[in-house]
Amino acid sequence: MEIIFGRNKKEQLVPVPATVTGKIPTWLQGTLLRNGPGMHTVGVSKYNHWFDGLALLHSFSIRDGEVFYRSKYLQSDTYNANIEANKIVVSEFGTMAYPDPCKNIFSKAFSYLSHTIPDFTDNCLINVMKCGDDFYATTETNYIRKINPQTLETLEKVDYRKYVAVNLATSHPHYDEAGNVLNMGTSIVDKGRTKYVIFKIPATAPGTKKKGKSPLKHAEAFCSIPSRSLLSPSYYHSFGVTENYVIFLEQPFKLDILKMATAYVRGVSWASCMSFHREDKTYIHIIDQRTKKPVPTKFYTDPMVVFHHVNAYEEDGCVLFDVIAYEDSSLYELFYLANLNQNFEENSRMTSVPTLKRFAVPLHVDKNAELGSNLIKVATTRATALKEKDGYVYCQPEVLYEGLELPRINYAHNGKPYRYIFAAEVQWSPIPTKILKYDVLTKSSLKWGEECCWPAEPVFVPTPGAKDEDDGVILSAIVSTDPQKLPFLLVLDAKNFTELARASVDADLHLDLHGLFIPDADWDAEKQTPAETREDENSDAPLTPQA
Ligand SMILES: CC1=C(/C=C/C(C)=C/C=C/C(C)=C/C=O)C(C)(C)CCC1
Ligand SMILES: [Fe+2]
Repeated sequence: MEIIFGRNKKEQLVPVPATVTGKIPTWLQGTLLRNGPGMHTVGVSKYNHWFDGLALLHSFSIRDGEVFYRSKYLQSDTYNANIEANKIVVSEFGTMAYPDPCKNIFSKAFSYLSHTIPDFTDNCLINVMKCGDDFYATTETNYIRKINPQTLETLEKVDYRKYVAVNLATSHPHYDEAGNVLNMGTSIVDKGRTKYVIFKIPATAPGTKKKGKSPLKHAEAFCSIPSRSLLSPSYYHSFGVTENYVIFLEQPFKLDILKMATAYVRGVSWASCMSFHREDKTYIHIIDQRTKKPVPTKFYTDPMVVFHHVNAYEEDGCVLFDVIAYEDSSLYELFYLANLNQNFEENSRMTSVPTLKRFAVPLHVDKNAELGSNLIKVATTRATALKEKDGYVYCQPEVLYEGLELPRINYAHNGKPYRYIFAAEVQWSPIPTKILKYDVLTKSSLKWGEECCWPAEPVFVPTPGAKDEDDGVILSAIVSTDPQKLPFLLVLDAKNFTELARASVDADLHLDLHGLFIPDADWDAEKQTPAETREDENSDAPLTPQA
């Protein structure tokens, strides 16, 4: 297993042509751009956790039935400092590191509880975010790194704190139809006023239709929710949206700020400052995007840990939302490299299976409803919401499917009624073995799997002019555990899950986390933007992906 998890991956700087078998649909033109950890050893020092690995961007460019693959390490300050020192000198999620004296390129940036929490890492290894015309590699700290999505070059380092008061931000933003970005972050150092902040980044600078200006300058915090506990805000990896609401789960998986403030001197990792409080509840915050205020009812459910929201929508006066839920935070334990590398089968057996659960939250609570009565009248779900005293409502989910992670949907249905979830099937270990299509209406599923194949998160790309929700293809990068078999990009028909094509690449493909598909049409639209309206330093970068 070490071969797949712990081994440093070789970057593929020169685009390499893939061997295509089958037929890639002619309409499928664009680039699948993904991110994930690729290097876990620097010199003689090793990271402890798989989520610590240095970000390795990779892409499959698909044009006229041909595919080219390339990969490049994100040239973050973290990467450069580590490579220069030939050891790990910047702390990550599961590894606390100490810079060489005098060489601390990271400033001590915290104002409160300061001098103790070193500046966070800019090793943006989790996802890729589109922001206006720009693309950023993202993680969960206050830093994002602008990248060139064609060449995979690293551009400027952006500090969210310059624009919104957050020290942590999710790597799973949402996008509306106009391309505006909606994200959430946590402010942990504002004089003890620990809060969760929802913010919007417009796709274009307000007041102009011009593209090319950095939209981040116009980021706007539109709602903040005080943390229930000032010293232990919840950890969250994503959140949900419907057309009018934001769903935020304040779960009992928490960051301990005091522990974080002393972690550096105690020599322990950030991960050790997080803990699951099984005696607590999970609070469900529903924020009205129109009034920019939370719905006052106190919704809660049993303790759980959610990393990924799948989708959410409104129906008959309720917000319905689907999440992948765990009983506890043991998933993060499994990804310690020590667990992944020795006795893999034994150590990585999941104690809590990722389960697709549907929650229903009533938007208006009838004052006259009896205590203990179920406020959900929606016929399509067995989820309940029981009225309790003092304005509390206890939500119990409907369990839909067990053993899936890395969920994706047809994004045109984000925040709206939908039917299909594309995900990785995970059975006894956190390693995906199959790709799954789950139909929330019929509760049936289709699967794709092959011996020695570990699929990445499946990305849905719609057929141009598609009518049906599943009219399109699924793209997934497949890592091969068989040394005789090359890794490949798999193209499935999203309707029936049959293989349309595979593009095998003679390259060192890594297991990644998340990414997006950039249709060529997007580049073309950008190409038509007059050059003088583009202000960025990379405005002269070639716009046609060079395969
Ligand atoms: C560095 C750092 C963090 C990093 C967290 C990471 C990198 C989480 C990755 C999560 C993934 C990949 C989840 C998948 O489901 C924290 C804890 C936010 C806060 C302190 C500094
Ligand atoms: Fe994620």
